Amino acid sequence: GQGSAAAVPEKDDIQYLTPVQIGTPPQTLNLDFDSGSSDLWVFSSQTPSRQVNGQAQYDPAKSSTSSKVEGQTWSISYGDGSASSGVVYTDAVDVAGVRVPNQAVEVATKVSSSFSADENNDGLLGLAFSKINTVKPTKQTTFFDNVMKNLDMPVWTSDLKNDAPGTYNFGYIDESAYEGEISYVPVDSSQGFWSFEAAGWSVGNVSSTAPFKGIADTGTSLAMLPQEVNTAYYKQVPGAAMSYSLGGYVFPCDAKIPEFTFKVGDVSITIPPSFINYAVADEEGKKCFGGIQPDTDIGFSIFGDVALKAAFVVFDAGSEAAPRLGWAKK
Ligand SMILES: O=C(CCCl)NNC1=[NH+]CCN1
Repeated sequence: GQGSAAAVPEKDDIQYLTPVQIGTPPQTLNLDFDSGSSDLWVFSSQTPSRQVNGQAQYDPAKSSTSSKVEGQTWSISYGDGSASSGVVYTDAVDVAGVRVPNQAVEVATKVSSSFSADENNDGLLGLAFSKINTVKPTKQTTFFDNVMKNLDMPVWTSDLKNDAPGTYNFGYIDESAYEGEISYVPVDSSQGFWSFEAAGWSVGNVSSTAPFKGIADTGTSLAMLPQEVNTAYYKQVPGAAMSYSLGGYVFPCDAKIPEFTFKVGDVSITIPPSFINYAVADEEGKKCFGGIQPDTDIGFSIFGDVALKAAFVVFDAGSEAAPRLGWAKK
């Protein structure tokens, strides 16, 4: 089988939401498909009402196909400091016609303030590797791991867009969604992420051919890149500076900013200036926040949405012996 689902951006493309049907009769929730984590969790009838602020809530009691997985709990925290926790059910989960009859649906009994504040986000659907699923004592498997055997190809793809709906496809590669060749690189899934080596970068007339490690992460908004990339990039932006109060590199909103190119295998992906002028950062509306920020405290780079929306990306977990990532221009 195969399926195609919309990836609808929230304000400033901070994240992308995709409708998912859970249970019988189907309850539709809009979830953040996150290749940087491996739990499918949802706002629910068991989420304290003071933590619910407009989100859709999954109610297992209203689903004839739900069943509680006794004695199992989960607790997750993300790179941005957000967190959630709760208990576990299984139920039918359908994404664009691709169906898992008994998917672990992690029901939130607690969510952190940034989740409560985001009324459009009803939960996350993890698409990293199942080894970092947080359910204890019995780790659960991701939606992609569960559907892979039924897919025409063991792949899913991302085609995110700037301030416009994009697409997540399951089980096939849409040849009309990209240009030129797809460059495949090996994935090291030992940390549970879609981790790969980029082959270098360039900004203006400054470039490097030194490889650097990063993860493809649809759940992170920005491109968190090596400090030397940030130094070289913002040196080419008049008035740019690191603002500890605003939380990163900012620059005058009317500054002319360069594009940024990174290489994966023999394909060069160029992030246009419009993606890097990420959002207004201050009250006066004069300083804008950069879409490229340092990865200094993480230990690897994160190719989040700012980078992913410049490319067509194939998350391939099974065509070859090892998982691999394919990157193409579009
Ligand atoms: O947590 C991370 C970073 C992994 Cl190194 N990405 N996924 C995510 N989901 C919500 C916020 N961020």
